[in-house]
Amino acid sequence: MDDPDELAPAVRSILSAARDRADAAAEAGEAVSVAPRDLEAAFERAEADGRVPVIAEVKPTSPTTEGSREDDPVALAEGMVAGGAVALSVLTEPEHFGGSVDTLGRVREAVDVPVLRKDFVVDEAQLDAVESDVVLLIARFVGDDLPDLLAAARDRGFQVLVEVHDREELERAVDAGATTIGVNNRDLAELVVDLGTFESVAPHVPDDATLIAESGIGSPADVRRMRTAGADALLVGSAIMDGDVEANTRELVRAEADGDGAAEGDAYDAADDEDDASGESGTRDTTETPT
Ligand SMILES: O=P(O)(O)OC[C@@H](O)[C@@H](O)c1c[nH]c2ccccc12
Repeated sequence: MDDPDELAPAVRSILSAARDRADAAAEAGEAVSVAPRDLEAAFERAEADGRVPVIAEVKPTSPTTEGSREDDPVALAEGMVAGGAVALSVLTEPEHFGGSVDTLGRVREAVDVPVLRKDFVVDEAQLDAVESDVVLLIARFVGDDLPDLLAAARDRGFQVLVEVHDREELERAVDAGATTIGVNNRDLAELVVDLGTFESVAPHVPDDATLIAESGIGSPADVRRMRTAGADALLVGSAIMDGDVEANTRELVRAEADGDGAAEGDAYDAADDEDDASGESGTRDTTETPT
């Protein structure tokens, strides 16, 4: 891992808490075995019916958020799905993000879209804390353990999202065999957001990888900007958690719909797209350039 002194103090504290939880988890034992809901297929279904693939994040609070949202996370999750979210991300980090593995379990039971576990996994034992469809591994924090953790996660059945925020981390992720790659626009050293991060890293991501733009996406214009830069999907937390989660999700999901604004009456109806999973794997298409 990089020199920890370069990280924001909040991030250092998050990592040390994660290591303590890893020690506790190691004592608990038992590897999980998951039958995951297919993330790729979910993206394809969204594309097929004209939705931007938005992964909406249940994030009660964070080191960069003021206050915290106390509503029932399951109700929030259901609102996100009703708004057209292709998948959900649920924070399970308890001390800095207000998350819990129990919340993730309840959310995953309540919805039928893929659910990403958002945490700071630095040790294999942490993978067994709860079942999810996708787990996050942050290249910067796992360092040389990335290939082993990726294999350990896949052995348990998880799909894996590997998060990077520069080219060096991207190279490590690709070398380790990552096929779903997230570029985080938030710099973990300073916690500032710059959508230019995604734009500078995306061109170097292999075409056959699935590419997700993470953090700092706040408007339909931001969505279009990230899609133009090559994002197959977007991960959005704060902008959705702030206010009416269903309406916020719908606005971003419809960012590429004709005429954008989207009339009230023809709002996206989540009940319409239960079927038609196509088996093909998606490729990044940077040729579509919505304005
Ligand atoms: O709230 P935002 O800016 O939309 O960001 C969501 C998500 O990308 C962010 O929460 C995140 C990205 N990588 C992480 C790693 C751990 C915890 C949180 C994150």
